Amino acid sequence: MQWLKAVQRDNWTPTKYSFLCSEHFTKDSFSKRLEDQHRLLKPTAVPSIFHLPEKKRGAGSHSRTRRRGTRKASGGLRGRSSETDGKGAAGSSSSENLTAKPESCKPKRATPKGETAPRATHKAALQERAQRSPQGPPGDALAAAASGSRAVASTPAGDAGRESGGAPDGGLVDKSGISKDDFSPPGSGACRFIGSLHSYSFSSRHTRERPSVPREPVDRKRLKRDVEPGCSGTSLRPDKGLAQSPPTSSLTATPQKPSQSPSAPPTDVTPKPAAEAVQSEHSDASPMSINEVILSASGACRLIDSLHSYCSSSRQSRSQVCCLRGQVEKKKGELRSLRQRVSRSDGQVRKLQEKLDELQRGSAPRASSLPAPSREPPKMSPVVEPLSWMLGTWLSDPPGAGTFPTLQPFQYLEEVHISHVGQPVLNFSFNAFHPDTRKPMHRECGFIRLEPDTNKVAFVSAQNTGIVEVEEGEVNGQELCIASHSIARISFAKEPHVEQITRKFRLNSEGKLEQTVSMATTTQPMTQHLHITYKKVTP
Ligand code: HEM
Repeated sequence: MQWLKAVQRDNWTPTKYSFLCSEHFTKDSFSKRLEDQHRLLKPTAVPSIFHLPEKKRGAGSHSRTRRRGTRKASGGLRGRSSETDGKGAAGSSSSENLTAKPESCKPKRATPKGETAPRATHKAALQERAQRSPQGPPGDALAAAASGSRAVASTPAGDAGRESGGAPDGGLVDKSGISKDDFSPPGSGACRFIGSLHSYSFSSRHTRERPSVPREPVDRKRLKRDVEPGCSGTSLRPDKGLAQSPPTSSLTATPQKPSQSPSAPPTDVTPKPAAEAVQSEHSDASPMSINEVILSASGACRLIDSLHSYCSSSRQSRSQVCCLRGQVEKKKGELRSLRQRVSRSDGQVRKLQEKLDELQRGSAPRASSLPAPSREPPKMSPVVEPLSWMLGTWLSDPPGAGTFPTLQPFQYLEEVHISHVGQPVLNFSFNAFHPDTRKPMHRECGFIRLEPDTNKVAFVSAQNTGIVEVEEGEVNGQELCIASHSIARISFAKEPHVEQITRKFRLNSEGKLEQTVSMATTTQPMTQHLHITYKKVTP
């Protein structure tokens, strides 16, 4: 409704094929499509420019006031008034009033290129037709656009120069009225190339339209002949289409009621006279109506625009790749500096290790002060001879069994070392491990002494649980039975505390060492806690 108000045409109802020239809109009515900077009309835009600059309007153009005025005036007068200005056909008739508008705005879709001299004579014919059709029906915008293209076609040679002149915004406009800016989104060469496809698209359309041009004078002559005063519009062209068009609308481009399905827009919407004018010129060269031109133009434009989108998206992909490359380079740099730091740290660690080794060497007793290593094992003291059956390294076989009233039965592995260094004492260590995880469990180590010339044995042990204990007993043959003599523990030893311990070692008939441990705790009486059999692995 705002558009209708702005256009101020009497009795004009736009159809879905109606167009309004972009130059009726202020610059801020347009936005640029993000992907390819293609110019788009904002949905809220309302046309506001109708008094075009004097330069564009020119004497052969029109203002709205004039158009409205001329519409009210008789067709003949209008035709003559354009004659008097001597500048061209635009504005010389009601149809040209309509067509002059897009012309002055440099229509971008349907203006053929390169039409010069023939226009003047063709214009004359049109003027005559206009005079013969004084009752120009309300102009349709499409009619305006379509007949606009014809109006440009009928523009005198002098107008051609004006057409190829500067666009209102200073941009280059070719003869077809296409501003370079219209299809040249800023960007890559690819965009420029795709933009040139638009030009190609248009010029090829015009080329299709142009075969008629050389013939135009002939047609024009025929037109002129046909439009002798007194001839009706129907006599202008004997063909069916023209015969159906009202005589008064021969130049006013009355939109025809669709007679076919909307899928056949050329016949539906083509302003008959304009279309027929084209067709008459194309009778033997693939006739193409203005609407066909426009529709094929929009199809081609859409295709080319889709190329722009592709181009734009590939540009985006390229820029993303560039961005990612930059990030990769940055990360590589970070990695390099981290590697340098690691290697510096490695160097420092090495230096510290060397320093530590040096210090340890300095604090350790001199090798020369140790007794010379003997190739022979130390001679066993006869004092410990009664316990010699215990010497060796033993491994649990099978795993030991743990029990206690307060505990779930459990298994364990154990390694036992019992040795001497020539002293009248045996050294021992018991190291238990979890049978599955092999994690260290109970550990104890100590000494076993024999009272010389007796079978009395003292067993001294320190355990990882914080207990130290002395057990004493007797060795009889290959069996040693001992019981706790004293038990001490750390102040924070876990409860319940063990209060009594008894052990029995024996070498069984299979040559295996067996150990059985029983204990009494603060909560439980003397009960067996462990039983295990070891197999000797070293002598
Ligand atoms: C003579 C040596 C040992 C003494 C005096 C001793 C003493 C104890 C005591 C007092 C308890 C606590 C019982 C309770 O909570 O009521 C205990 C628990 C236990 N002992 Fe022994 N134990 C000895 C050797 C071993 C050995 C060689 C193993 C082998 C792995 C072992 C495995 C365990 C286990 C698994 C428990 C239960 C969990 C725990 O309380 O840590 N013990 N032992």
